[in-house]
Amino acid sequence: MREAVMAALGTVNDPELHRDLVSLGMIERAEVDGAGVAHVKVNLTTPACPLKDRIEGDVRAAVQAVPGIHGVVVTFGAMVRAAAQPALPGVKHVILVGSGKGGVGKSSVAVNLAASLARDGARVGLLDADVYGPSVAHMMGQGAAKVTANAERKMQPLEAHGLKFLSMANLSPAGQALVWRGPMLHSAIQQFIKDAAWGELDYLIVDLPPGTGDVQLSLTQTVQVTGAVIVTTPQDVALIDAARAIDMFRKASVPVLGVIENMSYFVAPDTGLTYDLFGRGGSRRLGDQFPLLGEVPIDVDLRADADQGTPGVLAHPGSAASIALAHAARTLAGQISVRSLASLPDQLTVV
Ligand SMILES: Nc1ncnc2c1ncn2[C@@H]1O[C@H](COP(=O)(O)OP(=O)(O)OP(=O)(O)O)[C@@H](O)[C@H]1O
Repeated sequence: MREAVMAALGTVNDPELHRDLVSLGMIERAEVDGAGVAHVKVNLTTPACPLKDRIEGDVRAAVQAVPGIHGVVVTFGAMVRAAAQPALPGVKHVILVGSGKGGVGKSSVAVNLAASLARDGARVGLLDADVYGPSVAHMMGQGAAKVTANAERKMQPLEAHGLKFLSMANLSPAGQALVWRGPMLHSAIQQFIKDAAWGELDYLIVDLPPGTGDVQLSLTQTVQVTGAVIVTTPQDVALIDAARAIDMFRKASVPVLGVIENMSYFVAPDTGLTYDLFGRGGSRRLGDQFPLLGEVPIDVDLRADADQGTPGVLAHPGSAASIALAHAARTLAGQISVRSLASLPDQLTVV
């Protein structure tokens, strides 16, 4: 009977990876109990899988059709697959969040992507590499916290809202500007990445400074990066700079995993009318080779939550902005799974 269930599972494709769950090694367990109930455990390629419900439905339908099966119990686990060359020991994927222009909401997006992935069950780190304007610590509600070293003299990332993070703001006295030049910046970034006790992470999200400068270059030379996400607002001036950032990543051989359009539109809370203040959908003009991961509206709560130190996706999960950000995080995780699979052999051993 187990063989028949496995054969049925072999007909179910992961909708994103376009291969069957058995050859992908995603079936951790398939057993049939005395009452004819099949118990199937599917190990997703990311806890933030955007297609979990669909996979569950397909598994249920396929196994239910096996003669002698009277019920199906589907459970899920997740095992994020590392890139062909993992970024760091213990860190499976480094994802850069960049923008061409300042002030487009890059840090807000980075914080909320990280929090959303962590809420879905992934192990997430967030590195504030925006050394000139570090805002991550404040947005995480830890602006006054200080980073300490562990017994091995490695920087111990801070923890809040289910994720680990490090920010220059937690190293330098509050309110002091950092006047660092290229080589110092390079070594600071190296330390943040390599001399910090990140532990085991599925995703390390890096909030870059805006633009196309030393820090971006330094990072792409320091670690094997899985890809970058570009944050832009829809108006022309932002898009021109976003295109420049995309070109920089292309030259550094960093794949662009998608674009997030922030401040896409505004829905007036009193009338419900939608205003496209900056020209919604403009980021589609960046080209269709980059998936549009989401359109995030202007949302007063998202700003207020950031000021109060809680990611909006956690404080107001039902708002349109939070839903768009959570969807973007899952689509991004899906993109990463697809890329990791492309570097795996055709057949995987079934566990
Ligand atoms: N969708 C949004 N709705 C409302 N406010 C937003 C939204 N996105 C960002 N903000 C607010 O806009 C301001 C700038 O955002 P943020 O600091 O994330 O931008 P940034 O691109 O990282 O800036 P910088 O380039 O200076 O680092 C913040 O006050 C933030 O709370």
